[in-house]
Amino acid sequence: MPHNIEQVRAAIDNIDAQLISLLAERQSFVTRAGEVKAGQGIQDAHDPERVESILRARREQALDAGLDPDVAERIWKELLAAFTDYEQNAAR
Ligand SMILES: C=C(O[C@@H]1C=C(C(=O)O)C=C[C@H]1O)C(=O)O
Repeated sequence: MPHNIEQVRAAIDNIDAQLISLLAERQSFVTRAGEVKAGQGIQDAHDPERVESILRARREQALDAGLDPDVAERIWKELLAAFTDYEQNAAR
């Protein structure tokens, strides 16, 4: 484990860089979801049932991984709201 704050922050910055790459990849699939929905004549990007199912699953996955499930739920609520808005604006 790192001993000083600079080392701790460098570790956090490194993890954030990995998260950014993964979120960029996730965004490309969100864009594709919007295209597929538009192709099926679905105008509304928001899918509340899918959102609820993701939130339940991420809480379980967080517990298994040692991540506080309340932290995970807050992050994913915001993430899903942001990506749903992104999908709505990008694909239509
Ligand atoms: C990507 C989708 O569209 C929206 C965005 C979601 C996401 O970012 O995971 C989930 C549900 C939808 O509100 C989808 O329906 O799968």
